[in-house]
Amino acid sequence: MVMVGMQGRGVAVTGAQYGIDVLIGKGSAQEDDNGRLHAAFIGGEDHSSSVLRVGLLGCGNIGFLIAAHADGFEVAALYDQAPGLAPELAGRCGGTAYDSFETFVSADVDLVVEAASPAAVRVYGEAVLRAGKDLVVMSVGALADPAVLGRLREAAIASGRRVRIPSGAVMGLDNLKIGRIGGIDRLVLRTTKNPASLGLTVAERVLVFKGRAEECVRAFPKNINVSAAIAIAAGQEIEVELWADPTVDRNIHEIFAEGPFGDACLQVRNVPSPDNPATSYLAALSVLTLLRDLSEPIVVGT
Ligand SMILES: NC(=O)C1=CN([C@@H]2O[C@H](COP(=O)(O)OP(=O)(O)OC[C@H]3O[C@@H](n4cnc5c(N)ncnc54)[C@H](OP(=O)(O)O)[C@@H]3O)[C@@H](O)[C@H]2O)C=CC1
Ligand SMILES: O=C([O-])CC(=O)C(=O)O
Repeated sequence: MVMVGMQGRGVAVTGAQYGIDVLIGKGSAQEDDNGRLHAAFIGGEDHSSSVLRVGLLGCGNIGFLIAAHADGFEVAALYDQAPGLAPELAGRCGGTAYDSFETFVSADVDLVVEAASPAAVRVYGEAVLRAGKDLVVMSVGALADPAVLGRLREAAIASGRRVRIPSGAVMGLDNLKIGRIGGIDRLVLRTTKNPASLGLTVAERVLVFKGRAEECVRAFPKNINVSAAIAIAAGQEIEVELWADPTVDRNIHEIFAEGPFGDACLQVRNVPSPDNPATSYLAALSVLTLLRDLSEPIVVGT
């Protein structure tokens, strides 16, 4: 990874598992040559008691970027099933690493960001809410299962907390919520990824799945969270097509919507995260935006 502006006071090291070049301390560099945020840590000072305290459940690609760009919030607790990851990241961002979910969920945080896996949402989601913390879900695919969504809804109501789903890899997800008011007659997601991201080898563009979001998520749990996010946003079932195309180097999501509002055709051509090509870099930016917005006096978007 290329870094620019390394004139900061920090020391460049390479993240053990994720190959992230990390500038420890208050580095001035925040963007690489492509204009992307890199994992130069910018937080670590002047945390008043009113600052939102965040727990990170999952310290991989997205977790690293959240911790590295904690501005307007503080990463106070970290947990990951991969040994060593949470302590490594905690050492850089100043939070406390926990070696079990049970101790992590008891930590003094306002909100937990799940950036781990659909399984983590299924197994830990309710416990986070019942421990009195809000829950931000990245692995939205887990919520394609109505039983899981229902359990989280009940836990959120019972504990007076909220589950937040970032727009993630879909630009414009928020306005699809109009589907819950006026209805959307036709809602289609067509996703195209490089076969390597899908764990496939194909010689030419091929349709690998067509059907309902829940089934697509079950077949490709690391790749199509967006389908569940769209279905939940719009409050209705959607048609999903997943294509593998060896000629693309972007994660492409096309959304076609028609309804009483008119019609829309949206295409996002997302740059893959350098440390996890299946995950679009936009998804990490999206959850960072959500976290920063929580303490903003004026919030844009529906
Ligand atoms: N909503 C959206 O639009 C998008 C959502 N995503 C989703 O966000 C999530 C995070 O993505 P990303 O950071 O790129 O993924 P990474 O694989 O880079 O990091 C996830 C980390 O969480 C750990 N983990 C997985 N399951 C558990 C668990 N049950 N308990 C504790 N730790 C766990 C993983 O460990 P290990 O390596 O051992 O599994 C890994 O270290 C993924 O589920 C991804 O599919 C991604 C893109 C878009
Ligand atoms: O990041 C993306 O482009 C989409 C993705 O992986 C997902 O929906 O899980």
